[in-house]
Amino acid sequence: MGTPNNTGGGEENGVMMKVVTGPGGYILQDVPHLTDYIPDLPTHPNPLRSNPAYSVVKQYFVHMDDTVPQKVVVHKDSPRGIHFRRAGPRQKVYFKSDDVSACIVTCGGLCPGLNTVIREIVHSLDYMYGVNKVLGIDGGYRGFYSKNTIRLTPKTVNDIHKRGGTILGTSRGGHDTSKIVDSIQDRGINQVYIIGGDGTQKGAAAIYKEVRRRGLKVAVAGIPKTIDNDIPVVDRSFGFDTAVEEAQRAINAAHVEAESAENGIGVVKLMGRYCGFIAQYATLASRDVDCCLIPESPFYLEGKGGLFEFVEKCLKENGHMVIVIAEGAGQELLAESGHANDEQDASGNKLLQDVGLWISQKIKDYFAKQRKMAITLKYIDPTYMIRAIPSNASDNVYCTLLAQSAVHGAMAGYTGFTSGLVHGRHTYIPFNRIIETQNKVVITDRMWARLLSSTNQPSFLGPNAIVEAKKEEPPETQLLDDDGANSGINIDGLLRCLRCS
Ligand SMILES: Nc1ncnc2c1ncn2[C@@H]1O[C@H](COP(=O)(O)OP(=O)(O)O)[C@@H](O)[C@H]1O
Ligand SMILES: O=P(O)(O)OC[C@H]1O[C@](O)(COP(=O)(O)O)[C@@H](O)[C@@H]1O
Ligand SMILES: [Mg+2]
Repeated sequence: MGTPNNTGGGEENGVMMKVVTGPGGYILQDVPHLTDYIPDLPTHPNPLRSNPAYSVVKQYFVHMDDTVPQKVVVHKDSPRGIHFRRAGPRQKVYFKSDDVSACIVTCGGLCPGLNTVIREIVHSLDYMYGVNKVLGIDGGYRGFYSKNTIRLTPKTVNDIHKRGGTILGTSRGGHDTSKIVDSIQDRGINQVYIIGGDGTQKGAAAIYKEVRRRGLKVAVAGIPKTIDNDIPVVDRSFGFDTAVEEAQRAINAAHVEAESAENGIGVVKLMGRYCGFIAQYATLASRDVDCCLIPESPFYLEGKGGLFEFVEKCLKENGHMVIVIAEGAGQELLAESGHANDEQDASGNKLLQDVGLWISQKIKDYFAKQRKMAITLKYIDPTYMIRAIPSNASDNVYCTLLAQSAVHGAMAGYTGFTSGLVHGRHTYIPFNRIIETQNKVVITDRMWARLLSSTNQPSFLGPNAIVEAKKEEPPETQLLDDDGANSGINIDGLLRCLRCS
């Protein structure tokens, strides 16, 4: 790599951006370091250097120039683009083991794997870095200033990964930045590990900013949690895989019920407040689903190309069907039919109407009143069952590595970062990239087209949207921007391409 130029960076989302550029359009969106605002901090050799398990590993320490590209599909003339700092242990650390006082907090909704992350942070700090002062914050952000802490040792957390939930407790709302940082200061904490979703990471960014404003030597590290998978940049958030797997049980039940009845319909509602990833992946995994409805893809009920027409077609052809619907889907239809809800939870998240119940009733009414046709519809809502469970094997590995990365990063003096997987590589991502947007299913992306091909459901784009979409030919290749927002909307075109290839 040529010598990069440190271009400093500006403020984004109220958090400092640290950008380094290099030849060929190379951009490193770097994470802050304690030395950015506390110069001349002493360094110490990484204790792993004398750890028999690691000292034999070739190139165990991450080279300071190692970075990971955000985009891996490129053209020969593409600029090298955005990169993130590679996660892992560094030769030098900025904390002496005895001086570290760490804390861990879990916030937001439950998610499989929370206990695995907690366990691994405690184990990594102790076994790799000889740190034994680790506090658990009780009950989410508000626990910083309203509750007692819990002493965490490798022994007390040894088998917690076998349990669902979080041994620390969690909550929504109650983020008071200044009180939280007061508590961090009063308790002499210098490493803060914050496990949570998009809301939590916004809270973590605010804590980092205040810590920095006060000039404290405190590393703030985030670990991305949410079964909804709505955190941007990272390949996936932990717990998602387990939730998709557990959702299969509900879909199987819906399929068995539907198949065993004449004109049987199984409706399964899955979590996904703002995005339909769980519904999408559960559908792709199951192959028993005939129709998947998500918040990102508007649909309509009546008339040509609508949901009722498709349900009738499925019943005629197969005698049964299964519908998977994400909880955030069709909210505009509910609002139109007078079921609007403007309420929010303590964190400011939308509280939703039960779209599963609503759509089940609509389907029943349609067949009874308009088609005079007998159907048997079973509605299954597994709700919390897909998240209140321990993580599966793949999420356990993922949680373990995310936690280890976070510990290596904090010990190396990095701060204001979320540890995350980017194209299968562990990285440190600056908070501002994590909190700038929410991850959504891109319905003009290949993945959604693959789902439509697999279920054979209509795209539910209304006549006007189809006219608009048809104006644009599909791009010659399906290379999309990261958010897919600039791609030509042409679901039919995408489907044609996929079916031909
Ligand atoms: N914009 C924000 N600034 C500071 N804290 C926030 C913000 N949004 C959410 N939080 C806090 O983060 C925590 C978790 O947020 P929530 O949205 O409930 O879950 P998740 O982090 O899983 O998305 C809550 O305690 C909430 O107060
Ligand atoms: O009833 P609760 O605990 O507020 O949780 C419900 C919501 O939590 C989620 O699982 C996501 O929560 P997070 O954003 O905290 O990960 C949504 O899918 C669901 O709507
Ligand atoms: Mg969230």
